[in-house]
Amino acid sequence: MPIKVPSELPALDGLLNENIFAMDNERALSQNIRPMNVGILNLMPNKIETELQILRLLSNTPLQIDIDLIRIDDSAPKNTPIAHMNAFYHTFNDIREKKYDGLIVTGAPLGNLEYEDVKYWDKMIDLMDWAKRNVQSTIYLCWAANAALYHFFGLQRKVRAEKLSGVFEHKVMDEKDSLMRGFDPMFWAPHSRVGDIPVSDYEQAEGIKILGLSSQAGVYLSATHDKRMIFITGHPEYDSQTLAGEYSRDIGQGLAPKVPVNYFQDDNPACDILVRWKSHGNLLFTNWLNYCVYQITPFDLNELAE
Ligand SMILES: CC(C)(COP(=O)(O)OP(=O)(O)OC[C@H]1O[C@@H](n2cnc3c(N)ncnc32)[C@H](O)[C@@H]1OP(=O)(O)O)[C@@H](O)C(=O)NCCC(=O)NCCSC(=O)CCC(=O)O
Ligand SMILES: N[C@@H](CCO)C(=O)O
Repeated sequence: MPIKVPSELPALDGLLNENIFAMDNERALSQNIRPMNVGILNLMPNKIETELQILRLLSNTPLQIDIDLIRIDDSAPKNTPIAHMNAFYHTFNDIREKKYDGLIVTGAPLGNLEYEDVKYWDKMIDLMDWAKRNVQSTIYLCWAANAALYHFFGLQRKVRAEKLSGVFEHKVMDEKDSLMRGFDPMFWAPHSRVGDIPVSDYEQAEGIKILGLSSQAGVYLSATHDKRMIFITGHPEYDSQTLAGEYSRDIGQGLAPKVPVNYFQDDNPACDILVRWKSHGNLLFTNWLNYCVYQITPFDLNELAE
């Protein structure tokens, strides 16, 4: 939450100079506060597990957040009971007349497919264009990040020869950016993808700022300058065991996956898991909620800038 200090307090200039959000009494008294409306479009096969992972990260602030779980259409998923979907999810068509303070679009295991071969690609385009007009800030995760960067900026994803799976160290590229508030200069985050956009393509794209970069995994975190779109190519929401589960699944499918990098102690699947990404994963979502959603969104969402 922003700290409220007297306008005359000398520290206020210091905080504002560091782009740390503070407010004086006048602003504080004029603030209207309401629950945030956040949608989660869940494209993951393990939907129920993903719900918990993302809700955990959204619950870590004093803000009241009204959540809508969203499905791209009303087709029956292969890996989640339809009863669960009917009980807890809205279809995109159900909610397209609404506006949201925040939206999270999850990853999907579709990196081996051409976008046009994804059965709901047309609906994804429709949803991304809708979000640009009707959501204050959208986080696109993993496959969705590559899809949005392709749709809005024409960045072509390349399919890696081998799946990038593991936990990688990243450098903060702008320590004064609000999304990076409180981050260590270097931080860890999981990746699990075959799709890859070269760093040079991000650098040449107009309107995208790289915020988290790994020498091994490439760009992890980038955003539009207005923070209306946040692109996270990794999985800060992953539980300790998620990469291990995917590794076992892919072995079971005969895909002969490599051992996730920097994940098991000594890179030995028989050893303990080195969990060192959760603090920054929580911080990233808390910063997003605070600085990209709560501090920016209009009290009346109908006044949202399109
Ligand atoms: C081609 C598929 C989608 C194979 O899918 P299968 O149906 O055989 O497996 P599954 O686990 O049952 O399906 C996983 C989910 O993908 C959905 N799915 C399958 N084919 C789809 C299509 N054409 N369009 C849209 N969704 C599709 C299924 O409905 C299911 O989601 P519902 O349960 O909701 O119905 C991909 O999972 C794959 O190549 N798997 C091999 C292992 C792997 O490489 N996986 C991930 C790579 S990493 C990755 O792709 C991350 C993103 C990225 O790299 O950009
Ligand atoms: N990488 C995940 C899918 C979402 O990124 C998987 O292997 O299932």
